[in-house]
Amino acid sequence: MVMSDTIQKVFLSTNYKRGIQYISIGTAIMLALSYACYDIFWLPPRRIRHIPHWKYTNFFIKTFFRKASLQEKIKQSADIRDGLNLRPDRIGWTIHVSSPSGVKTILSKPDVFVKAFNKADNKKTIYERFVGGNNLLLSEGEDYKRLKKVTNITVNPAFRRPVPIQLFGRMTQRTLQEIDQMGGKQVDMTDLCNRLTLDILGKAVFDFNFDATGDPHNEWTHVYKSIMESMSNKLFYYLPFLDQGKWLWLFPKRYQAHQNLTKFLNMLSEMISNKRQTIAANHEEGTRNDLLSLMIDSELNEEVDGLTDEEIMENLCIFFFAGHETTANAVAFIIYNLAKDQERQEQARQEVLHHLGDAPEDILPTLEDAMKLTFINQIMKETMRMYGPVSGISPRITTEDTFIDGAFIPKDTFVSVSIFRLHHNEKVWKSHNEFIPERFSPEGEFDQFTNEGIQWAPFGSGRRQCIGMNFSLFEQKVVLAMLLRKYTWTLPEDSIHKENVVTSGIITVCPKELRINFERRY
Ligand code: HEM
Repeated sequence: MVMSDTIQKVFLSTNYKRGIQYISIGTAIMLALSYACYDIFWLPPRRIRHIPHWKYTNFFIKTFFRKASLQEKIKQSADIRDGLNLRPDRIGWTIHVSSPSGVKTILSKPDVFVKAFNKADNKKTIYERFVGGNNLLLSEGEDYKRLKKVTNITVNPAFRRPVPIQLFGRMTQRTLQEIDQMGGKQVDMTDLCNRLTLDILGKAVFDFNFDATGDPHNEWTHVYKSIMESMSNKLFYYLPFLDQGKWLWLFPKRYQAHQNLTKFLNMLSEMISNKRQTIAANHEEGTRNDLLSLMIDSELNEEVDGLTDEEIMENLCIFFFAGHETTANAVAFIIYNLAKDQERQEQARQEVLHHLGDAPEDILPTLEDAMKLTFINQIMKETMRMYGPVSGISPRITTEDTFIDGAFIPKDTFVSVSIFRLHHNEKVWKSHNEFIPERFSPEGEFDQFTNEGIQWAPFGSGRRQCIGMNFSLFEQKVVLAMLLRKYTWTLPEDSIHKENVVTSGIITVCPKELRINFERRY
């Protein structure tokens, strides 16, 4: 009996010890696994962890749950050291650069910092289906060279000088009529500018009248609007796996947006083949000015390989994506700035009246008129500094080990320029939160900068600079000149933007529902 008790005790204590051992080993494995998960999923890869970085949790909480105003975001940006900041992004951990020297390094070395978007990988989400093709914005290498050659022939006449200034004027006139029809009160200028630039682009890109200004609820405007809205949905932007076939049944609205995109792409495809037929039937060359006709015409040019229908479509899409909301948002932000700064609004008006006269009728500015509007030019530049309609350039990937501002950046790292933070970098811009157009006057603050860095880049810079820059600048000028001649405007008393501008959007940023009160001058 005594003997068996002793054996039992020994046995129990051995089991107990073993149990403790198992628990300890299990706990150690759990801890190691948790740490590995934390290390892999929560922190940036070790090879770039020396760059100041956000924590994944912080990023997601700030992105999805906290509605920071633009001014708060600017404050957050002040925390970022050295102009380099690493954060999780749609394509993975990405270094966002906002120092003039760092920005110059990236934009002046397009062979080291190449476009990172992998077009072949994923053509299932709305974003990739619409803009992920072999297009001018995202392609690289030989593909890009070929596209650039074609667009040098087509875009130059369609989008550079001479820009279709009469078209800008005619379309703006319809917007003025709509403001009048609404009685000028509480006019949603975010929406109106969006519709105006859509109509302009529709005509310039493929000679199509969306009629978004005359009939905002028509089918094509509705379809296009739903695509654009779906592109700025944060959930699907940051978690693209949800935006694909097997998950879509969970999101009926998203499913509908996919259907609308299919409809839009079919319409483009039909338009391309119709245009081909018309061009073949008419034979006359040089009389067509829309981008689509010029792209088809370029096939006759022996110096370039013509584009396939698919390539033409992918590039038409990118012209819409890059050229529509960007200009609309730029104009909306200018209207906001001038509503808040009545003195400069009047100064701008006097400049327009000086060059276009004060007759009580709409005057469509000519190219020569537009070029004389120097103060308005400063207002446009300053507004694009404060509220760049594009928050950053499309991501690049490094093709070799390199350095930005002395920090080591290994090969295969994603890098982008944060245009927004560059333009609010306190080390560069005095009183960066204030609207001071005179910064861009001759010998103003901007003129004093050295060319050791790039301080202002709403359109990017270098080899991949925006191809529609001139088009957009003249479009903005015409719209503003015509608005200034016809109206004075203010923010309504109950405006949500009274203190600070409230914005929305991810890639392109706009003032949210900017309501304006207009007073007619004639
Ligand atoms: C205020 C208006 C606009 C802004 C702020 C803007 C901004 C930009 C920026 C920052 C880039 C460079 C992207 C990068 O480096 O990754 C870019 C490129 C581009 N933009 Fe714009 N853009 C505007 C208007 C337009 C318009 C009106 C069009 C055409 C209709 C257009 C077409 C393009 C294209 C095709 C590219 C790619 C150029 C290339 O890589 O060779 N943009 N734009």
